[in-house]
Amino acid sequence: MNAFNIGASLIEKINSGVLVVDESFNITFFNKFMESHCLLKSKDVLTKNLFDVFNDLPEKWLKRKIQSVFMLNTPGFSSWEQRQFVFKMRHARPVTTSSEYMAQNITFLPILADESGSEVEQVCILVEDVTDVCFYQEKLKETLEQLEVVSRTDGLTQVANRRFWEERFEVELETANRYKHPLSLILFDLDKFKQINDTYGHQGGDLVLIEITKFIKKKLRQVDLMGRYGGEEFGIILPNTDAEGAFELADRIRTEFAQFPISFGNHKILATISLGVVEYDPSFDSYEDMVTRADIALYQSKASGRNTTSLYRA
Ligand SMILES: Nc1nc2c(ncn2[C@@H]2O[C@H](COP(=O)(O)OP(=O)(O)OP(=O)(O)O)[C@@H](O)[C@H]2O)c(=O)[nH]1
Repeated sequence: MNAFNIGASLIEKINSGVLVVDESFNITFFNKFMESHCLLKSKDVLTKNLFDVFNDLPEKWLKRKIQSVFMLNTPGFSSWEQRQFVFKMRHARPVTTSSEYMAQNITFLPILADESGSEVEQVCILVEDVTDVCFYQEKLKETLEQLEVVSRTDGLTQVANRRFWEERFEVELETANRYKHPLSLILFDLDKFKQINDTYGHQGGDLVLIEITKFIKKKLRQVDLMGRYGGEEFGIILPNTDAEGAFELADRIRTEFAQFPISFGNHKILATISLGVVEYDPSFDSYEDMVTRADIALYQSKASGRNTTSLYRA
C-alpha cells in the first residue's frame, strides 16, 4: 500500500468527520464518520451542493468561513463554545448534556491545486466530536455555581450566612448613602430559645430556626436580604424602606409568628421573637454602627418582656 492509499484509508476510519467542498460548495469528499452520523451515503451527496444536502446549516456564516480559507489560504477554526454544533448530528454518548446534538470543533483546511503553488482548490472541513468536553465543562460550571451558593448560605436555615450578609449590607449602605435612599435594618432573636432547646431537644430548636426563616422569607421583597447573624439572631436588610415601613413589617412578622404553631412530632411549638429596628442615618460610620443600634433596640424589646418590637431612636 503506498502512502496515498494509507492516508485515504485512515481518513475513512478516523473518529472525526471529513468533508471536502470545492469553490461552489459542492461536496467532493464525505467520509464514513459523516455517513454514519448524518445517515447519508457518500454516493448520494458527492457533487451535490453542501447547502442543499444540509438545509439547516448556518449558511451565511459558513459560507464566509469557507470563502476566507479559499481567499487567504490559511486554516480556519470554530469551537463548540462559539457555536455548539455546525452539522446537526445526534451524539451517541452515554451522557446527558443540555443538547441532544453532538458538540463540535470544526477546522477548515485549505487544499492546494498543486502543493508547490498557492491556489486553494478545495476546502476540507474537519468535524471533531467534543460532546464529552462540553459535558464535563457544563458539569464543572454547575458545580462551581453550587459551590458559590453554598459559600454564601447558612447550612441550617438556607438564608445568607453572616459573611455574605455583611458584604451585601455594606453595598446597600453605600448605595443608600450615595442616592439618598432610605435603608432599614431589623435584627431579631428567638425568645427563651434555650428553654425551647431544653424542652424539645436541639432538633426541636433547629426546626424552629428553619421554620421562622421560611415564615419570614415569604413576607419579604426580592431585594430584602435576611442573614443569620449569630446562633438564634438574624438580620434583615430592607433597601428603600424607612423606619415607619420597617417597624410595621417587623411588628407584623412578630404578631403573626407568635400565632404560628410549628409541628414537631406530636408537639406544636409556639415560639416568639423580639425585634429591634433602625433606619440608616448619614451620621452612622458603617453598617456595624447600624447593627449596634438595632441591637440596642432589640435589647429594649427583651427588657420590656420579649415578643416586642422596638424602634431605635437617637
Ligand atoms: N438548636 C439550636 N440552638 C442554638 C443554635 N445556635 C444557638 N443555639 C442556642 O440558643 C440558645 C440561646 O440562649 P440565650 O442566649 O440564653 O438566649 P435565650 O434563651 O433565647 O433567651 P433570650 O434571648 O433572653 O430570650 C443557646 O442555648 C444556644 O445553644 C442552633 O443552631 N440550633
